[in-house]
Amino acid sequence: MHRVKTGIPGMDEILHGGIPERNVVLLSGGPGTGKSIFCQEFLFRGIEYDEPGILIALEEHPVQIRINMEQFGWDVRKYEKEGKFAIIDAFTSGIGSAAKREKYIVRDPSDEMELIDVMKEAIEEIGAKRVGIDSVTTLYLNKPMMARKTVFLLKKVLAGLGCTALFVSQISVGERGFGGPGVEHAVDGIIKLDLDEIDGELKRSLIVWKMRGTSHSMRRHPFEITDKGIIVHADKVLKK
Ligand SMILES: Nc1ncnc2c1ncn2[C@@H]1O[C@H](COP(=O)(O)OP(=O)(O)OP(=O)(O)O)[C@@H](O)[C@H]1O
Repeated sequence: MHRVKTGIPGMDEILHGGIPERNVVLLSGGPGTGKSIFCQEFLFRGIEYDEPGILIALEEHPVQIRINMEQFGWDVRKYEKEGKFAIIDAFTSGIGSAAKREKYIVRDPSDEMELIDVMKEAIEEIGAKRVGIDSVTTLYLNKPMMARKTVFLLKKVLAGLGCTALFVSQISVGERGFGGPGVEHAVDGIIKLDLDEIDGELKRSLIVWKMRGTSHSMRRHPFEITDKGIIVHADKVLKK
């Protein structure tokens, strides 16, 4: 079985080599836990492994995403020009002068077929192997009953195109679970990011809750966000 290396220091050790190819993984966590940065790093490291990637931006302006990524030394503009990375703008609805410069635009993200058509076009054009959706929660915010159907549909399309994907799932502080039963059972893997106040300090940790097709660490590992990206301490355990 082929594995897709996240390339995030420490993370592939926890995953016993990487994410099994074509898995759709829910990246779940509360506000500020590092989901967007994790997703962006997964895609950027992919480019370095010659595995082009696509980020579907539903929560933030693509211009802001490029600026945020640059903070960590991930200059994606160059790779966008070379056709190794693409951002699908599902945020602006094409409104504003900056949005007019975006190559891939989804005007109505609640229209699943429009989203899938643009996604397919971008994947085929750049030969994408990795896809990040930030966030998948936005797609069914106003229609929670549709969550499972939406996730299954996306999973079917992405697996069919040979992609391995991270679906960012937003949950509230203290909320149990990872984004709802429909979604949790539909995905192939779940990585949960946490932020806990311990002795007056916020500590980051993550745990791989499920990953079809592989064994993995069952421990809660501390991680840091540095100016070069995420570092997961595979040799340490955080006890809560
Ligand atoms: N350059 C940096 N160095 C260290 N930490 C950073 C840096 N930039 C951002 N952070 C940390 O990352 C956090 C934001 O991470 P991210 O945007 O990935 O969170 P998120 O889980 O996607 O949150 P939300 O769901 O609220 O959008 C910030 O709150 C900050 O603590």
